[in-house]
Amino acid sequence: MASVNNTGCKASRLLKVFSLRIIKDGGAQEDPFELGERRWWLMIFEVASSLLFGSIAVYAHAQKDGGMSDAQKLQKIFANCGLNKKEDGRVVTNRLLRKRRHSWGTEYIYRIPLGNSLEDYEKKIGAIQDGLNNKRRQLEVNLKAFPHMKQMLTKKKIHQKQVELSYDGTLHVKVYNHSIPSSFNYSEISENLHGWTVPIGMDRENMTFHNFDKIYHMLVGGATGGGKSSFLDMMISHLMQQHPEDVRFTLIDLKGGIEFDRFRDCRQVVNYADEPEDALTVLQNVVEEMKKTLGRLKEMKARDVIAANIKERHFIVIDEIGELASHKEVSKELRAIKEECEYLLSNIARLGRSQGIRVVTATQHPTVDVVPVQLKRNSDARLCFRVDTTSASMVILDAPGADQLPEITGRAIYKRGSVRTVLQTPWMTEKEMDEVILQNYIEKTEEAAADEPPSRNDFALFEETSLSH
Ligand SMILES: Nc1ncnc2c1ncn2[C@@H]1O[C@H](COP(=O)(O)OP(=O)(O)OP(=O)(O)O)[C@@H](O)[C@H]1O
Repeated sequence: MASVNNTGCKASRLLKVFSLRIIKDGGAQEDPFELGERRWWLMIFEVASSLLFGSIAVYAHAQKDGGMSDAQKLQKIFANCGLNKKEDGRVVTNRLLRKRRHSWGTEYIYRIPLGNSLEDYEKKIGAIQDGLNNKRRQLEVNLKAFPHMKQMLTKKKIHQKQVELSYDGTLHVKVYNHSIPSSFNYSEISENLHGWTVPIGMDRENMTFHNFDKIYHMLVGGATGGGKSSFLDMMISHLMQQHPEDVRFTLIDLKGGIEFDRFRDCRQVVNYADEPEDALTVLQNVVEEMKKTLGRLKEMKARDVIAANIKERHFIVIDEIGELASHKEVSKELRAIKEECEYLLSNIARLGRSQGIRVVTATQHPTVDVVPVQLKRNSDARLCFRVDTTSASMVILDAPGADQLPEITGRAIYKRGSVRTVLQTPWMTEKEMDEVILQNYIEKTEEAAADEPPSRNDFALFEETSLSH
C-alpha cells in the first residue's frame, strides 16, 4: 500500500508542475484563441487528475475492506458459517437474486438452500455483522489533497454496518449504513402524541410508538440490567403526563417494591402490591371493576370502551411476573395464591380488552413456565431486551435475535405482529420522572394509609426492629 501512496504523491506533483507550465506558457501567448485552447487542456488535466486520485482512493478503500464487496463478503460468510448445503455431492450456495439500494443502506435478497431456515441465519447474525465490518488492511493512501473523499471514508470507518434479517420466501439481508443510537433521551421525542400511544424507541431513522388502543397487552422480557424497569417507569410517567385524568394504574412490583414505590402515592394509582398475597387482592379488585364496566357497557349497548367513548383506561403493570409462577412455589399456601393470581391474570388479559384494561408484564426469567400461556397469547406486543439464550428470546419474541443484541442498556427488539424492530428505548431521567410524580402526588390520609396492605418493606422493618431487641 506504501507504493500506492508514493505513486499517488509523485503523480500529483508531476501533474501540478505540468499544469503550472501550461498556465505559464498560456500567459506568455498573445493569441486569445490559443489561450482558450490551452485553458481547455488545463481543465481536461484537472478532471483527469481528480479521476486518477479518486480511483486510487477507491482502490485503497477496497483493499482496506479486503478487496471484496459486501455481496462477496456475504457469500464467504455464509460458506464459512456452514450455511451452504451439500446436495448429491455438490454444494448448494445461497443465491443472490437481487440487490437493492436504499437511503438507509443496501438490501440483498437470496434464495436459500432447502433445509435452511431464517433461524439458522439469525443464529449467525453476529458473524455476519462482524464479517461485513471486518477490515483487513489499513488505509494508507494520502488523502490530504481530497478532503471530500477523506471525509467520506472516515465517516464509513466510524459507522459500523448493522444487519437485519427477514424471510418471505426469500432471505432479505438488510445492511444498514447508520447505527442505532446507543442512548436516546425521552426529552428528544419531538412528535405530538395522541391517544394511548407510548414511545418504544428509536431505530436508525425513526421513532417507534405503541398504541394501547390497537394492541392491548404487552410482554416485556430481558436479562438483568437490560432496561426493563426503566422502560416501565418511563411508560407509567408518560401515561400519567399524557392522561392525568383518564389513566389508572394497578402496580404490582414483586421486585421488593423498589421500582414502583415512587408512583405509589400518585392519584392515578388505584391498586398497589409488592407481595403475591397483595397481588391476589388487587387482581380481585380489578375483576370487580371489570364486572362494573361490563354492566355499564351493556346498559350503553356498546361493544367496548372505545365504542362507548369511555375515556378511562386501566393499566395493570407487573414487574417480575416470575414471582407469581406457581409451579416452583414450595409452600402449599403460597402456591394456591399464585395459582389463583395466574388464573385471574389470564382471564383479565383475555376479557379485559373491551373494558379498557391493558396488561403490561415484565420478566427477567423468560422461560415457558414463567409466563402464563393465556397471558402470552393475548400479549400481541412484545419488547425484548438482551437475553442470555436463544430459548429466552423464543419465549418473548417467538424468534431468536434478542440473544444477539449488543450489550447496550436500553437496546431491545419490539415485535408487533410479524414485524420486529431493533431500537433504543427512551431514557427518562430521575428529574423528569420526579416532575411528573410531583404533579400527581397526593398526600394520603392516615386512614387511607392504614387500609393499605403492608408491604415487604414494612415487614423487613418489623423483622429488623424485633431482631434488634
Ligand atoms: N434506555 C436506557 N438508556 C440508557 N440507560 C439505561 C436505559 N435503561 C436502563 N438504563 C441503565 O441501566 C440500568 C439498569 O436498568 P433497569 O433497572 O431498567 O434494568 P432491568 O432490566 O430492569 O434489570 P433488573 O431486571 O435486574 O431489575 C439503569 O439504572 C440505567 O442506568
